[in-house]
Amino acid sequence: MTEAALQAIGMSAGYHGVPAVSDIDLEVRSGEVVALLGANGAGKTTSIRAMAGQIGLLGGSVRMNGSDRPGPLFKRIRGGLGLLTESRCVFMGLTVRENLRLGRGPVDDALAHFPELDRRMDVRAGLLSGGEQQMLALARILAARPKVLMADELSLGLAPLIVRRLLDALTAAAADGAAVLIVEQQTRLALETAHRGYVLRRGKVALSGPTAELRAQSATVADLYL
Ligand SMILES: Nc1ncnc2c1ncn2[C@@H]1O[C@H](COP(=O)(O)OP(=O)(O)OP(=O)(O)O)[C@@H](O)[C@H]1O
Repeated sequence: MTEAALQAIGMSAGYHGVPAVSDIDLEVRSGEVVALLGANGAGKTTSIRAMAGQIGLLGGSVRMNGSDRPGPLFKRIRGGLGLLTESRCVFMGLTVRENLRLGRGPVDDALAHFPELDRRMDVRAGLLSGGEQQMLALARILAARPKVLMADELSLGLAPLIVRRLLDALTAAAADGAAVLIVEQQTRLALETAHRGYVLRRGKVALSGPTAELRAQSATVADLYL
């Protein structure tokens, strides 16, 4: 079995010294899409932020791309992390073209992922629809060919067709070798898209496994949201 590209080992993290998540063991291998599930406040965003190096750990460790000490966020990005946070990661005052030029990958590669952006190149990102903004953010990240990609709530407020398009792009990135971790409020969609899943409850992993198994235990998964 291949080594995990992203691994949390006994990870605890939180705010002002108080853990919001604790003892998290989680891994994502290259080629996999893994879903992080759980109710509001269960600790999904905190886990992503800790694994990305946005907040420090209170315990345990995170390994990324073979490194035990992956360093702060900017270093992880340099080392092959793509991070799509809850807030749309685009420069609203810049055009689509300018946004793409600021990315770490070629503009043409970004457009190959989302050709629909081509006719919007001279439009300021702030004037795009929410779906187009999210495509822009993801196109820029995918063009850099990240080895590890984390996406937090990428579907928030978007139309189902756009969400499908974005998730398909993540699936394609995994098929291309990326290790993909998604936080997704729409459990059904997440379980359809991902290969494996982890369900958090009150800051701990309450259940994990292949999504086929989690789908078969949908009542248990639903209980963990209570
Ligand atoms: N900046 C912060 N300062 C203090 N506490 C925080 C902060 N951000 C989150 N928390 C707390 O940490 C816990 C986990 O929150 P987190 O945002 O990680 O959950 P989540 O599963 O991502 O929820 P949601 O689906 O609502 O985004 C919650 O109790 C939350 O109130």
